[in-house]
Amino acid sequence: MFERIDYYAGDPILGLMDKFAADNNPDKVNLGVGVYYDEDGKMPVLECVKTAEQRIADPISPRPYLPMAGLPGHRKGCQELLFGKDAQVLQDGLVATIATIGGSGALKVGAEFIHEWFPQSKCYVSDPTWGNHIAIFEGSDVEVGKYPYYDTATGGIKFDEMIAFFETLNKDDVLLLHPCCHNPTGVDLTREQWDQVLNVIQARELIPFMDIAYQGFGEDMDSDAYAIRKAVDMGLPLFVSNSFSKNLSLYGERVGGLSVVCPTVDETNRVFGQLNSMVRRIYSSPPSHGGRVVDIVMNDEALHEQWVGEVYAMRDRIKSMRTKLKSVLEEKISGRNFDYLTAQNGMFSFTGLTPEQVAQLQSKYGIYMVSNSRMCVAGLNSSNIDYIANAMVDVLKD
Ligand SMILES: Cc1[nH+]cc(COP(=O)(O)O)c(/C=N/[C@@H](CC(=O)O)C(=O)O)c1O
Repeated sequence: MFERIDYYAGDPILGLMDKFAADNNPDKVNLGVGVYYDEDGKMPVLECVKTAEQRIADPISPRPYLPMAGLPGHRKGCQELLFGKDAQVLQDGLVATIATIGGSGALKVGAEFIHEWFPQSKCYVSDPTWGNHIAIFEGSDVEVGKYPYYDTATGGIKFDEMIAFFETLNKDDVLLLHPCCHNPTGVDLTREQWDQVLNVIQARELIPFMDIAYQGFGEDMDSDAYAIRKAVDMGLPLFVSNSFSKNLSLYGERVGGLSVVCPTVDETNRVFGQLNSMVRRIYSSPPSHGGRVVDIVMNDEALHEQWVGEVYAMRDRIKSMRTKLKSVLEEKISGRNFDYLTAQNGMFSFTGLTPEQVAQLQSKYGIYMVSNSRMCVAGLNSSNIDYIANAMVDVLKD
């Protein structure tokens, strides 16, 4: 009956977690999946989340179905984080926002929406991008292409090639963009470059779909949303998927959002209705526990302020690990450039190691990176950084 079903090859990122768990090397380090670990190598429970959890736990309350779009406070929290608390576009009622099952759920509902209402549109992703971008859109029968992005020769961006490529695209083609903290490269566009990209999008009437999963880990909450807010200022139609997995350290609670910025209130209502309809037929409604944590943290002024401080502390620790690894490697290998470590932004660094070198790190040292050479810098700490640097020196010397 099921003998014709293909075997699943496994996910290049999540599959590392199982391998890592099974590895008996006492010195093993997980630099694979994009999660934040603290200085003690532990995944934190944020203080603001602990307070929210206590409020949810006492008094304990029933768990009814949520609305298809999720809790209003969760949706409001997404909108104010992405567009700014007093954004005119919010006051004008021009943003359709639903709470989703993580950023992945937002991307899935967005891909379904594009497939159903823009059937001629292709979706173009950066080369390289987060692998699941391609899988999610292709899984919704949206044809996926790639736009030039990362320049392996310079460690920068093939910006002119990228713009020239955008200029060949058709009206309503979708561009899947990383507003900050590019995954997997960590290489971000400057504000001037974003302005040029958005001008081309406007001129070619393309659809920007911005996936922001690391807001706060780049510069700050507002700067990281520059591209989003500039698109709104330009009056562009815009899709934004956001994730609270990393910046609330709520990975397993599956909390995110999908927002669609529309030209008129009538169009916003139409889009919001269809998003609800899509949720109903995919997973019916989002989980309540994570949604309640988001609602409490995002809408309690004191907790929100505490949260921002906790995200910036995570950001700063990652930045300090970038600086430290760079200096340790520069000491050990003269003449090799490690500037990329501090030039890149957010949780990831594209180390440029070959797949063979990545495999050697794993087999010889129990150090897990993604095979495309992405390293999750958040896995570094003062007690493992020398071990990792020495291992990198070893595999780089061949
Ligand atoms: C760019 C991006 N977008 C969306 C997501 C999904 O987030 P979530 O809210 O958990 O559904 C992730 C997760 N990335 C990390 C984990 C994963 O691969 O699922 C990663 O790149 O390691 C992203 O890196």
